[in-house]
Amino acid sequence: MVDVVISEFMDAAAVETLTQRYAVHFDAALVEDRERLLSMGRGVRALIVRNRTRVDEALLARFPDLEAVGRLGVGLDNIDVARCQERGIAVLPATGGNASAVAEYVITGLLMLRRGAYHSTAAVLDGDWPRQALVGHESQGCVLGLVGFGGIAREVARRAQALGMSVIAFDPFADPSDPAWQMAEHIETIESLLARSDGVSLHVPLTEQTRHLIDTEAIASMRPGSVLINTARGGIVDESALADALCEGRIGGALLDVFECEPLPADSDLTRASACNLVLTPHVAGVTHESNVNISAMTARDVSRVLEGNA
Ligand SMILES: O=C(O)[C@H](O)COP(=O)(O)O
Repeated sequence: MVDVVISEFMDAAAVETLTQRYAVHFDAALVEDRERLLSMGRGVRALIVRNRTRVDEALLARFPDLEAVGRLGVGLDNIDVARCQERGIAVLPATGGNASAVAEYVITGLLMLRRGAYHSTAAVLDGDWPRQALVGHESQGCVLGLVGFGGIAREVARRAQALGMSVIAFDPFADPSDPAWQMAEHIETIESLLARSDGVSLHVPLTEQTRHLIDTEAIASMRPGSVLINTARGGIVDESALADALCEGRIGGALLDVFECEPLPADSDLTRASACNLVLTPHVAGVTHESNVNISAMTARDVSRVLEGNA
C-alpha cells in the first residue's frame, strides 16, 4: 500500500525524509503517464506535484483517500482547489520557496533585454564586430513597473532598488499601509503603470480577471522601447498581440518563461518575433538547485504535518 505518490521531480533528500515515515512512490515520469497515475490512487493519502500534473475532478475521483496535495511551487492553476476544499483535502503550496530564484531571473532578464548585447555569439564567431548595433541601455535610473505586489514582486523590488532603479507597482489587493510599499510607488491603474515603465514584470496569478490582461490595448499603452517580462502564467499575455508589437518595434523586447500552451506549439505566434529581442525559456524562472531543495523540504514538512495531524 502506498501512502505518498510524487509525480514530478523533487529533491532526493526531501524524498528520503518522507520515505523514512511513509510508503512513498516517487516517479518523476508519472506526470507523462496519466493513466498509470490514476490507476494507483486508491489508498494514497498524499499526492505531491509540480505544475504539470492536473489535479482535477477526474484525478481526485480516483484518489478517494487523499488528505493532502503538496505543490512543489506556488501557482495553483493546475489544481482544482475548490474541489479539494469540498473534500477536506489540504492544498499545500511552497510559498516563498522559489522567490529568490524568480526575482534573480527577472532582474537578469531586465538587464539583458535593455542592454541588448547578448545575441551576438554567432556574429562574433563569424568574424563580425557589430559594436555600434549593440549599444544598449543601462538600467540604473530606469523605472521598473510591477504588476502585482506579492512576495515575489517584493523580492524583485528589493533587488531593483539596490541597482538604482525606481520601482512602481500596481496591486489593487495589496494593503496600501503595508511597509513593503516603501520599496515601490503605489500606482492606481495598470494603464498609468504601463505608461511610466521602462520595464514591466508580471506577478499575478492566472484568473478570469487576469487572462489576457496584457492585450493589444495594454501593450499600446506601454512606453515605446520598453520591455516586458512574464514569469507568472502564460495566459496573462496575449501572445499574438505581443508578437505584433515586437515585430512592429513598438516595444523593445520581451522575456517569456510561461506560455498559454506549454510546451509551445510549433505554430506559435511568437515564432514571427524570434529576431526581435525576444527571449523564451521553458518555465524555469523558479527552478534552481537551491529552490528545489527549499520547496522540496517545505513540501515534505507540510505534507508530513497534515498526515500526522490526521493519523
Ligand atoms: O508556481 C510556481 O512556483 C512555478 O510555476 C514553478 O513551479 P514548478 O517548479 O512546479 O514548475
